[in-house]
Amino acid sequence: MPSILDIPELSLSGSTGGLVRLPPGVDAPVTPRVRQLIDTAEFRRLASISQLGLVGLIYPGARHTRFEHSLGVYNVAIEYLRQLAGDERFAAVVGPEDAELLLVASLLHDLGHWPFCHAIEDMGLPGVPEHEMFANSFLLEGEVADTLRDDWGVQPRDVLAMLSGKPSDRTGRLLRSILSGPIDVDKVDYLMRDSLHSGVPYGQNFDRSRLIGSLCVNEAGDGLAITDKGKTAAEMMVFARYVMFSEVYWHHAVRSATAMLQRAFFLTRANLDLDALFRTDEAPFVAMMNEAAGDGPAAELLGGLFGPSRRLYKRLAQYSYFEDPQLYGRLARRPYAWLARCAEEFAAVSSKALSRVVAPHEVLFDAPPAELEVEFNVEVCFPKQGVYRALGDISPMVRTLAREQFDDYVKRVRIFVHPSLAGPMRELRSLPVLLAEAIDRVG
Ligand SMILES: Nc1nc2c(ncn2[C@H]2C[C@H](O)[C@@H](COP(=O)(O)OP(=O)(O)OP(=O)(O)O)O2)c(=O)[nH]1
Repeated sequence: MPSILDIPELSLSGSTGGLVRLPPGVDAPVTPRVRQLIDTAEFRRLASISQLGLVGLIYPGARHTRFEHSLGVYNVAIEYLRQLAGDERFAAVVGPEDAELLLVASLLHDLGHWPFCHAIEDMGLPGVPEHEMFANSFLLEGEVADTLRDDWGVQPRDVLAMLSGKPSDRTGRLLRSILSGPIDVDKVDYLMRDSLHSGVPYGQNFDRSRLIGSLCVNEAGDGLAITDKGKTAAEMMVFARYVMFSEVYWHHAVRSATAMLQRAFFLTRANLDLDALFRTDEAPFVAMMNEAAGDGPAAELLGGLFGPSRRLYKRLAQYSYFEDPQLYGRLARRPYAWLARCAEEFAAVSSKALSRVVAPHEVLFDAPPAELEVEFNVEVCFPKQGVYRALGDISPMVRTLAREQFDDYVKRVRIFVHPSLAGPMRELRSLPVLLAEAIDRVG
């Protein structure tokens, strides 16, 4: 019977040729058909899109690209498959063709990403597609589609379905859980890689080989699970993600830069050709936004991010769920347009209080988006007892993070102001009153 271990990308690992070296010193196998895919214009585009976007303004080493990450995810997928090939229940339903589809999907999972994608997607504006859907245009036509059909014998639609669909069959759900779930191949790579390049230890502090060595199939046979020997590694991975959000992705200065970009996008969106913008890479993306901004207010915001001098807005106040649940509740998960109106009203009431002009774009409100990051639903198998338990049921740490909504703790509500306003506005005794007045005005 053909085994998934015989597919070229799995059998080739360990040989000396056809390898690409990835930080931190890992070799990923590059077979001729993998090379065909990664040399296409669609895939090369990812080499000019940074993985963490504006994070590079705060952590200077964080300049790695979606290209590097995609190869990293593909390599993790190989490690997962090699482990799972030894699991009888996995091998019974996942054949070599399914495994090849998974490899291709892991390599291409970020094809629809555009520069600063998370910041723009989080705004939830009408007309902005999800990047998984935007991948359609790159996957269904052009060089990638041809290579998939000709060199892999894979239908582009099947890759798309695996990346963005909700599979109805068991094998589809099992493969999908490897790509998207609490211990998916994407998270295993990005936590380590983002942490490595940012220069912080948090995302690297889980035992990746122990986790991979414990992978198995869940009780229903339609999802990834771990055996009890991987429990600690899985707990630490969940915790690593929490800390990476707190220290990197939602670091206050990263959020200042993100809020600046979001407002600039909001102000210029009517003048932007979104389809062209999202198809391009970072340098032309910024150029297109600059052009759309002209000499309007967005130009100042963009200048502080991408101009010769770095000029980030300053934090005036911040409110987490535990510090001020009431105010947090009023501002978190609200539509972006509503938040922008609040900021404009706050600029107006502050103008009066300070007796000086505070321009609407000089105040930014940043708040957690509607979509939650929670991903804890993984089963742990106890082979000796023959039982499966949810990780949250056997780990107080994971249970707490799930119950308390880690989004509420790592994603704060923040108010940023133009640097020239930070001093005078911090002196304002009536800040909470002004803030309440601004929110009440918007209703
Ligand atoms: N999920 C998420 N990732 C962020 C955020 N800010 C920066 N990132 C970085 C961390 C990773 O390098 C990368 C994860 O995004 P992807 O689009 O690759 O995956 P996805 O949205 O499925 O992330 P997830 O698995 O849900 O964490 O983006 C954010 O606000 N949310």
